[in-house]
Amino acid sequence: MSDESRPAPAEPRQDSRVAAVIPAAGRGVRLGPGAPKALRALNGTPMLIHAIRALAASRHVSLVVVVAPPDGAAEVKSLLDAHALPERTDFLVVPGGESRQESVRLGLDALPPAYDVVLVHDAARPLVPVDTVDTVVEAVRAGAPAVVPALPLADTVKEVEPAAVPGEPEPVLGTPVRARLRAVQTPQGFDRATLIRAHETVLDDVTDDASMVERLGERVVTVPGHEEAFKVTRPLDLVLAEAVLTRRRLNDGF
Ligand SMILES: Nc1ccn([C@@H]2O[C@H](COP(=O)(O)OP(=O)(O)OP(=O)(O)O)[C@@H](O)[C@H]2O)c(=O)n1
Ligand SMILES: C[C@](O)(CO)[C@H](O)COP(=O)(O)O
Repeated sequence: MSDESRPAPAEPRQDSRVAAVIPAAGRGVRLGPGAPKALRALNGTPMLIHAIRALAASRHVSLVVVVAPPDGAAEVKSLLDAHALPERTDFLVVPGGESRQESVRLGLDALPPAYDVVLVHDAARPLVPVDTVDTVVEAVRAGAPAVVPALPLADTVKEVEPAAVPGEPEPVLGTPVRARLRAVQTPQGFDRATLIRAHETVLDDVTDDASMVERLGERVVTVPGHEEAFKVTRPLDLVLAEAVLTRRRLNDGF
């Protein structure tokens, strides 16, 4: 490869300051009736507080921006005041929007200029281990513009023609090679300027932030995810999350 055609070396961001944006404005429709999902309790503590503690546990993260349900910013501020959180971390709370994408953008709008690496983490993934958070930060600091934690799939995946009526049989169009597929989690980590450009450029609906950066043609890489970083989506996930918390408490010996 000639010098001209060689890709530009990644810019390391070793001195960067890291902020986390936590979108927590979703209703949790798939979880069933009740309070907004992020405010529901797991073993007595709101899911959002678990998620905030998980991110603030990283020594890299010095600011957490919580994106609250649109009419719930005051309630979320009170929750933060009522729970023990690390003193070295700053917190901001802003109201969210109609979609996850809009909520993340509102969180980005609130970021002070000093932060040049941004993590976006679902409140609905309250149990992500700190090692996963640190791995993502380190990969962004090493120069990747976008980093996603990912796991291989256990199930085979089919592409289908979605049925007009739920429950009707769906024609199978193909079977992607499973070994090439990954289930992606959060926190997803970004060079701040790249993520902001992605949110300004990609206006149609997408399901994660990294895919917006892919649309820009920027490099997105995976790092190993963790099975405890699963997303609480349906009622059975609540059972699993509480079981994981109980196991952690027993392992910690209290
Ligand atoms: N308008 C929205 C929708 C979602 N989210 C957040 O995005 C994350 C991932 O979304 P998901 O798990 O789909 O949560 P909900 O949208 O609440 O779930 P559902 O689709 O079942 O209503 C959650 O932390 C959720 O609070 C958000 O901040 N703003
Ligand atoms: C961002 C995400 O958690 C990555 O897996 C996921 O895409 C969120 O999807 P949802 O539709 O908001 O549940």
